[in-house]
Amino acid sequence: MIKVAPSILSADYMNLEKDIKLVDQAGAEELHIDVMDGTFVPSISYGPGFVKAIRQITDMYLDVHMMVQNPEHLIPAMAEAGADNIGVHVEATPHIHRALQLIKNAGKDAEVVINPGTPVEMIKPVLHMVDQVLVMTVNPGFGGQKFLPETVAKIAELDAIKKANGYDFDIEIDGGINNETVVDCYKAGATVAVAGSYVYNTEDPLTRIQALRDATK
Ligand SMILES: O=C(CO)[C@H](O)[C@H](O)COP(=O)(O)O
Ligand SMILES: [Fe+2]
Repeated sequence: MIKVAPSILSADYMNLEKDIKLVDQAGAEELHIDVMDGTFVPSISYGPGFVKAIRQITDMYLDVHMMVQNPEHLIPAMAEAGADNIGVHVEATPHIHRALQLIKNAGKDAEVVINPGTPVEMIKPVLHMVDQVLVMTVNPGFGGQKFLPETVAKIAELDAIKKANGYDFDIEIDGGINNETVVDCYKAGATVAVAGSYVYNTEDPLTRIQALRDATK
């Protein structure tokens, strides 16, 4: 069964505490927070102050996805704000190894993220040092996009490397995930599913979280 990480990008910001508690009570394993800087991706969302405010109202595992160019400068503030996992894109910095080191040195779980157009080859040199790998299943920047099926082969490739080397990182998927698209990703080796619009753009987030689990039993 896959672990579920609802993305608050699609939550109701005027009732955010309620929307977070809802998915917590539904047993969601992680809370996914999309940080966008307006440079690496066109959108601007939120920063460390927002993560700090969320930290104060929940004990959920905070999975911070940084869509930020040169994320190194933000890592200390994000760690201080109370993130549990910090994800950095390999495309966003020439210093991915250093960025991951910074995250580990701050005592947090380190995650490397790859875009749909980036080969797994790019992250091979850092796979020994990560707790989680995020395979983007849409191009980052917006919620509610259509799942890209060509990304599934990369999940399988990553899973094969993981098994061959005895690594135990989680493989997370993000973008266009619903009870149908999650199935092939899970079979290919995904262990954590981010879901934004599928979970929050409905009257019944709990049923949607359960549907992701039922689809991957
Ligand atoms: O990183 C993201 C966008 O860049 C979001 O986490 C993702 O898009 C979630 O939204 P949805 O499930 O609606 O596709
Ligand atoms: Fe995300």
